Amino acid sequence: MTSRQPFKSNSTPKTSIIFFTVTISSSLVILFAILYFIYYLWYSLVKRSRTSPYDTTTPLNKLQRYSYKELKDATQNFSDSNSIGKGGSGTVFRGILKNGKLVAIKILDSTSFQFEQEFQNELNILGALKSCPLVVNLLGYCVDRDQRLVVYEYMPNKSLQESLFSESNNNCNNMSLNWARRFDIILNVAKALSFLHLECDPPVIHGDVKPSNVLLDSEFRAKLSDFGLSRLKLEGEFGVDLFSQDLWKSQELLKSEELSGNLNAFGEGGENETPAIGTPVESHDHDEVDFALALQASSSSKNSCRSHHNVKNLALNSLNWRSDFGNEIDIKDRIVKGKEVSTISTIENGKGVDNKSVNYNDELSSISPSKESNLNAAMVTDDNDSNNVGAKQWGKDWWWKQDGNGELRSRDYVKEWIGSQIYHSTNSNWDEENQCPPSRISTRLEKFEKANDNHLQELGFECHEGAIEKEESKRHRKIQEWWKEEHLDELSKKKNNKVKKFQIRSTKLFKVRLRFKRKRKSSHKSHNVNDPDTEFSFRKGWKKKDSKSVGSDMWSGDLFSRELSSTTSMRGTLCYAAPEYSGCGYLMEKADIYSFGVLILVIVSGRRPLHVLSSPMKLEKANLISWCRHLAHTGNILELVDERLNDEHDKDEASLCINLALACLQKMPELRPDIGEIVKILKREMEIPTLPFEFSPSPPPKFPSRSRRNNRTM
Ligand SMILES: Nc1ncnc2c1ncn2[C@@H]1O[C@H](COP(=O)(O)OP(=O)(O)OP(=O)(O)O)[C@@H](O)[C@H]1O
Repeated sequence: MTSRQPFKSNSTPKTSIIFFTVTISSSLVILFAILYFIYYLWYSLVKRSRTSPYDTTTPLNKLQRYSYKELKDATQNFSDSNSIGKGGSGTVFRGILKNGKLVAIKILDSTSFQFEQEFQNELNILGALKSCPLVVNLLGYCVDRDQRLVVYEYMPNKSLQESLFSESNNNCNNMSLNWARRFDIILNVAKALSFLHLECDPPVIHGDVKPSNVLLDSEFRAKLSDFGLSRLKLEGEFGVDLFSQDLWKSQELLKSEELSGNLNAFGEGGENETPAIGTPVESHDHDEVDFALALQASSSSKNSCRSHHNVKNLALNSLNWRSDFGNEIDIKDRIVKGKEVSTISTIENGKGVDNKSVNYNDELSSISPSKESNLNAAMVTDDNDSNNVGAKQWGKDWWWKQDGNGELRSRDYVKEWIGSQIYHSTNSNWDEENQCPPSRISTRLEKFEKANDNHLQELGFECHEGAIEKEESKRHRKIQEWWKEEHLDELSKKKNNKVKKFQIRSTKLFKVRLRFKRKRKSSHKSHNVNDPDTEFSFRKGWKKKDSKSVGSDMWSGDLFSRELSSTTSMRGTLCYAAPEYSGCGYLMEKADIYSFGVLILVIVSGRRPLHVLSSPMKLEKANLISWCRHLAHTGNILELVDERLNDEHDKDEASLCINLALACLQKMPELRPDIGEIVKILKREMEIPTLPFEFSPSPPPKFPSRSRRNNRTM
């Protein structure tokens, strides 16, 4: 007993000391953990908000930040007389800066829910490129509360869209774009894309190649503009968009990995401290990845032997325009993956498509429904969401959100729109119809639904049968629901005055159509600049278009083709977007190549990709791509050349361009030539690849002809 007593008395204080120590230290650990967690949350939030390109941490040190007042003064308070164009993302004004420099100032439309992203994208990507004579020069930007402005070099001849489709240029005698200029534009756009795909590291994919994004200088030399939908292709990132990652995470990662010491606060003269600009890095000849197999989207840049230049941290490093355009970029020949596949036996919807059938089969019809099945409904975002787009929407489904309802496909958009437009053009009571209130839109769509497929068949849009047909009609219903939600329900959630505004706008649209029809009848040339026009964009709903812009020119052709040609939708523009890139597809270099193919046809023909005129005789020519394929099949591609050129074109060059366009427009991305090859083909340094059987003017007979067989038997 006595021997146990001291033991007990000694062990109790020890235990309690241990107990105390453990309790205190564990509570300290917990406390620190909580503090750390709070700090981490705070830090990451602050970090996030700091990562906008216009913030001081951003290394866009070559760009100037302008004050709103400065730009306001430069444009005489953004006066109508200085307005030079309006696109889907904003209005562009001509301005003269204090130093006398003529500039183009774009005010991004802050009502668009992705305007912040487009702004940041433009700055991060275009701002990172250094003085390429074929890419429009970004001079600076302005951030003023919710206003975002971008300042570019001024291009006196505006856009190719203007030159091709403006009324003044529709006159044969006043054709600013003769053949030589057109060919140069094609070559220059090819070189610009070559710079982006092959000279930049990581490669830049433009994502929205179309005439309104090709600007023309005083001598009609082309420069590529509008990088709002562009993206960088990070190393090892085949098929995964930059935007599928968190852009800012990528930025931070790169920052911490290799550039931490080099980032300088914006405006602190960090230019000298940034890593060597345009430092060539090793080529990646041996790093080949079979993108063709992986994604059916070949990676021209991966496989090419190119001289890389670092574009570190997305925007940090700049790219030197290394190549003298006289001597051109040194791009070694390379084997295009999948080239050995000589015919397009594309599998569409699980069914092989007959190679021989050269029908009016538009690329838009080849969109795989499975690709879109995962889309989330997110089109209808309320204002609060849209205000918070900043960091949130850099997430992986940001692009998808643009696409709207998961059930929507580009083809659906087009079908609905074509149906409605054709209905208008064939309806004798058209004018009366136009005056119906917006609430009747969906009813009218239902009426058009039946007519759609017939019209689409004529236009070259495939109409699937059986189950697909049913699915289609379901989609149509969903489209209508979306339409209602997008334009009525969403708005009804908002304040009453917004609803009123919407109604006014809708009424205006119908008035516009009415005016438009009258305008066409009377061939009225002048228009009131101050009279705002309204048109419908699938992406943005109702949008106001400046009548002075030909990108949005109400009077330069028929409303329908203008809408489709100028509607930026999904990750690109309808009719210019590659089929594999249908809303949630992967944006690879070959998507740009496809758009470039459409662009070539538009330049050569002087037509929009979808151009429906009132005359039914011309319906077969409505779909430019299908018409071109048809002409290729019948061996008469030169019929496509713009009549306004009065036969004053180089026939060899024209047929080279058209054949090249057909090669670029192949459905399978890996069959399309890469941009290096395209430049060589245009410069006649390389033969154009053999076109698939279906484009061949005189397809070889599959079986010996009867006469031959007879000869043999004789
Ligand atoms: N740097 C510039 N110099 C002269 N005109 C310009 C310049 N940038 C744009 N424009 C004019 O403004 C118009 C609208 O350009 P913007 O890039 O906003 O729209 P878009 O490309 O037609 O449409 P979206 O943004 O939907 O692709 C162009 O068609 C062009 O006429």
